[in-house]
Amino acid sequence: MPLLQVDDLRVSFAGVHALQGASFAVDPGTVTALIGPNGAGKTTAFNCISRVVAPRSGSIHFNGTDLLRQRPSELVRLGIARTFQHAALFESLDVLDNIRVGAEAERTKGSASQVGDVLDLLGLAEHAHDDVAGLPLGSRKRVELARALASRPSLLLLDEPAGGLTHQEVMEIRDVLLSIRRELGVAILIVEHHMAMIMSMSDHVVVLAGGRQISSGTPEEIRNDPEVIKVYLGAGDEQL
Ligand SMILES: Nc1ncnc2c1ncn2[C@@H]1O[C@H](COP(=O)(O)OP(=O)(O)OP(=O)(O)O)[C@@H](O)[C@H]1O
Repeated sequence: MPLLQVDDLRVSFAGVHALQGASFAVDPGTVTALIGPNGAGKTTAFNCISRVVAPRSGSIHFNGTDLLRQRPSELVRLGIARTFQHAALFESLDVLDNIRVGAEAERTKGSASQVGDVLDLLGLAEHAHDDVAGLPLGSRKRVELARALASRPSLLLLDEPAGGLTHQEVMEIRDVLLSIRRELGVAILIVEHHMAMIMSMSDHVVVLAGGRQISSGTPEEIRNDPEVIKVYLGAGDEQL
């Protein structure tokens, strides 16, 4: 059984058909990417899963649980954590306390060892007592990731984690994500424009364009799909 199963998701905003029938699954411990040109519906699909947006129709199941019947506040308890496009950290707290917030917000409350594990995994141990306010963007993103992981999720939702980073930093974050997947067995659903990152880290890629799902498959299949190539060339977006 897939960890996450999304079926025929449809969303409209005041007449704009933001999503018209997205269907995909995420298996445990795998990396799935949602890609597509601007306005494709990626964020809308992501926001449905994190229960920020209510779809007009369709279903989302996580571990057999009907997510659309859950409150957003239940997601962490179920095993879903997310990061945001613009890392939202507690600026007056240090790195360690920012991560502890993630651990305490949920089911594994109080376990110091998992916070330590996550600090090590993300290379943040030596910065544990630094204030987050002064950290560079790449480190802030790691703190945000660590906070999400401190709740020991089985699914991690990432909203444009490469945004604003240099190519070098993007590849570092990719390697961090792959080590997280390997060490913690967490599944990742990622919305991202950085094609080199996506193509080199994903097991499965879902392509949306204009609210429609136009393709899905392995990076290799996506790269060779004429429909996908047409959409990307037409949009003048980054090359596949
Ligand atoms: N709250 C909203 N109200 C009205 N229209 C919206 C809203 N959110 C999204 N839309 C519209 O829905 C469509 C899909 O938007 P969405 O943000 O999901 O695309 P995206 O693929 O994430 O794009 P981007 O890569 O630019 O972030 C767009 O036409 C957008 O203008």
